[in-house]
Amino acid sequence: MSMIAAFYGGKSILITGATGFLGKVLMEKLFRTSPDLKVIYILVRPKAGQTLQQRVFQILNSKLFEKVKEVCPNVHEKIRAISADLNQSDFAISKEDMQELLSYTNIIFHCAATVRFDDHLRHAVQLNVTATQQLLLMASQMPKLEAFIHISTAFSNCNLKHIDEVIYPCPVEPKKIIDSMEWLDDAIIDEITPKLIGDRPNTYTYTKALGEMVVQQESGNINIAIIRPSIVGATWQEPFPGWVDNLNGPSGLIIAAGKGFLRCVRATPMAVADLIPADTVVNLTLAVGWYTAVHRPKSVLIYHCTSGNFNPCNWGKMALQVLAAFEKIPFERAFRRPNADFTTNSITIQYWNAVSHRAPAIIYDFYLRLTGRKPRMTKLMNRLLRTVSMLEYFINRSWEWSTDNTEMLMSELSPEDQRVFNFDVRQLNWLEYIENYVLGVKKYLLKEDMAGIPKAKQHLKRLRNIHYLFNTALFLIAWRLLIARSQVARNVWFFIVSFCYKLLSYFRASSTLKV
Ligand SMILES: CCCCCCCCCCCCCCCC(=O)SCCNC(=O)CCNC(=O)[C@H](O)C(C)(C)COP(=O)(O)OP(=O)(O)OC[C@H]1O[C@@H](n2cnc3c(N)ncnc32)[C@H](O)[C@@H]1OP(=O)(O)O
Ligand SMILES: NC(=O)C1=CN([C@@H]2O[C@H](COP(=O)(O)OP(=O)(O)OC[C@H]3O[C@@H](n4cnc5c(N)ncnc54)[C@H](OP(=O)(O)O)[C@@H]3O)[C@@H](O)[C@H]2O)C=CC1
Repeated sequence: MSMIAAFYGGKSILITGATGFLGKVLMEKLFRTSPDLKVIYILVRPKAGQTLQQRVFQILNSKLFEKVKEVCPNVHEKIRAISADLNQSDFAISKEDMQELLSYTNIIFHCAATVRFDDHLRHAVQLNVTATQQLLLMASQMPKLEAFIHISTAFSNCNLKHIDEVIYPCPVEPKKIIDSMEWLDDAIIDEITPKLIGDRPNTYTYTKALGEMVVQQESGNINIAIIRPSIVGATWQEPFPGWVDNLNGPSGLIIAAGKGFLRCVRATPMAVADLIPADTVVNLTLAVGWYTAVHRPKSVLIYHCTSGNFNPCNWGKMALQVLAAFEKIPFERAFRRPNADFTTNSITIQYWNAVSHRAPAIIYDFYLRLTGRKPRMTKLMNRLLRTVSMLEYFINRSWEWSTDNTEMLMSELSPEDQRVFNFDVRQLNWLEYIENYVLGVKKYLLKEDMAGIPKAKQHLKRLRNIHYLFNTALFLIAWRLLIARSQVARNVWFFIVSFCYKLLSYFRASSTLKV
């Protein structure tokens, strides 16, 4: 019997960010392994014209929750959606709901965050710092609380090369930042943002670091732990391989490459691609929840959830594996044939951006205009290149994360828990994982039918022929122009032609002799 699964039985669990990528996988695993848990409270805001109930209904009826319905048929009764907006004071939670949360919550998993790299500092602080502070305040009023698990990121200290399982202080105190966001206007915030974030690449990593400081400072008597995942990717094994439902991290770029829009990236092939499957993060999170509540460590323990030091894979190798997967599982209606050239040279990347990205987009838009349709490819390409430029920081560096706490926890688990809540990425086969990732992107993000694979392969063959034809024509035109202008080129050309002619005559003569 799994001790961790048993621990969550009968518990009231509060999850923030349950509608997000990681939150959904967390909720699924909890219901599947501990169907006798009492209730999961989720803080949800109405969004995109959907009510709370509609959002929950959609999640529970998704493919991700198919297995849950088998083991926990009354899952609808065990999930309690509470209307909340983490941008508002007291999260805009009603008095009754707040009372219920304060009275019954046993465990908190704080996953909600803004993960946008370009978010305005005010908004990023509100969600990643102030909301964390408010949640801790709520937690301190919960008599039955056993553990508070905060999800941060392994990149909160990406300005360092070697990162230990400790909280590194930021130069300006989070409280001062929170206060200043209340009275500074947007223009001034824009001006001071680069100074505040310093050598971090964006407001996301900076505010996640501030969030960690808040956790440490406001922990009081609460049993707290922090999980720092690296780049969270599709699921590895559970509830099934390859599940993914948003474009963050590599998923968007896999689509862009598979559809032939993105063919070259400024990336360091030897840099470590520190991807970590979503189900691995969730397994570690649940194990940490159990450990923190049962063993009550004296200080806030930090757990790095990374793959680099256990089972490293670099971006060069990963790109090859992604390309190999596209051969087997091509995406439909590709714009060009998939390709993934990595270069660190600025001039080369500018050349490829012009030749391989912008020029085809302009030509395609010209074609759309000619056929009376609205041009859209140049706009899409500009957005894609902007996105890529924001991710570049993470694909051109390697980090070392120490993992003592994570390894200690692994050794504390029973063999059964190590199996049910497996977070040992040494067992991960990257080739298999990437293939399932590409399959998952095709199925769950692009919603493409597997029956369309032969047609997609045919389309790629056609694109390959067009590519060869186009290149041959281009070569002949260039050569013709060169011959017209250069005596040397002419001489080379005549030499090649006469050589070929002589070779042909020789073979003809020798075959006549044999007869
Ligand atoms: C061969 C392949 C090798 C693979 C090689 C992979 C390397 C990949 C390394 C990642 C490294 C991360 C390491 C940090 C790990 C964390 O700790 S953070 C968690 C992850 N967070 C993120 O990834 C957030 C990144 N995204 C953003 O910040 C914002 O989307 C951006 C990039 C600033 C774009 O903002 P925006 O221009 O306002 O656009 P937004 O409204 O978000 O989306 C615009 C369009 O782009 C699309 N889009 C959004 N994100 C993406 C994306 N990542 N890709 C493509 N399209 C996207 C949207 O669907 C949308 O399309 P339409 O709906 O308009 O058709
Ligand atoms: N994805 C990754 O690569 C990594 C993620 N992490 C961390 O993991 C955690 C989860 O990330 P992930 O699941 O990928 O992110 P998502 O963007 O998928 O999910 C974010 C969640 O936060 C919720 N949220 C955002 N703003 C509010 C608000 N004002 N009020 C209420 N809820 C809100 C969202 O709700 P809604 O659905 O309404 O928008 C959503 O449920 C984050 O803390 C992130 O920093 C760490 C490392 C890498």
